[in-house]
Formats: sequence, structure tokens, C-alpha cells
Amino acid sequence: MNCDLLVKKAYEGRTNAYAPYSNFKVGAAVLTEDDTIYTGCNIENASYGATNCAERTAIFKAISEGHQKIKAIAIVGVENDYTYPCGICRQVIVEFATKDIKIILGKSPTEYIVKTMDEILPGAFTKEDLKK
Ligand SMILES: O=c1ccn([C@H]2C[C@H](O)[C@@H](CO)O2)c(=O)[nH]1
Ligand SMILES: [Zn+2]
Repeated sequence: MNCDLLVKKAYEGRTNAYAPYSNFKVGAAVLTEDDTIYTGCNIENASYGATNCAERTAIFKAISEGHQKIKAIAIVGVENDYTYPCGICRQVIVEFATKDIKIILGKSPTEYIVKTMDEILPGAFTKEDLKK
């Protein structure tokens, strides 16, 4: 898996961020199981609660194009530090994640760290819990 490429794609997504209220621009890129990449950006709204995060924009693009398994997601936000996904996005990521998904947090186009799903959402509630 090419983490560098996915981080670069996340930065590309970030260029389209619509964040006039927070001025906090975020980009994301997901890699589907069949190696297709979808990018996303945050999309804010005058009615603040209608805002969509970059991660969910990218994931929903993948899902709506028929790709339901994601093996990596790169996220880039604030400059020179890591931006972690919010709680809602962590829940959406786990819904469509492969078991060994890589959560890649970039702080520059060449610097990133890689986290596991269990590290960012321990004890996740998933579809398996609904079978109990
Ligand atoms: O991981 C994150 C964190 C925040 N945001 C967006 C939502 C909102 O537009 C702005 C400030 O919270 O950043 C994301 O897109 N992803
Ligand atoms: Zn979010």
C-alpha cells in the first residue's frame, strides 16, 4: 500500500474544502479493497449542524460508487500537526473498514503516522453486536 500517495491525495481533496465558518480545512482519501481512491473535503453550512467532515465525504463517495470495503484512509487538516477523525467519522470508518485498515494521519505531504481502528475506536459498536 502506498501511504505517501494516499496522503498526497488527501491534500488534493483538502484544496476543495468549503470551510468559511471555521476556516479549518480538512482533506481525506480512502483506498477501497479493489484499489480505487476517493478523495473528500469538509463541507460546512450556514446551519452549522449540516456540516459534513472530509472523512465522511470520501467514504460516502466510495459507498455510492459501489465500493463497500475500505482498507486505508488518509486524513490531513491543520498544518504541522495531526488531525484525528471526530467521533462520528470513527463510527462511519469502522462500518466499512477491513479488519486491518490503516488510519493514516498526515501533518505534511511527506510526514504521517499510521493508527489501527482499535487504537482510535477501542470497543467499537459494530454490526456484530446487533447479532447478540
Ligand atoms: O477530522 C475532522 C475534524 C474536523 N473536520 C471539519 C468539520 C468542520 O468543518 C471543521 C471544524 O470542526 O473541520 C473534519 O472534516 N474532519
Ligand atoms: Zn468527522
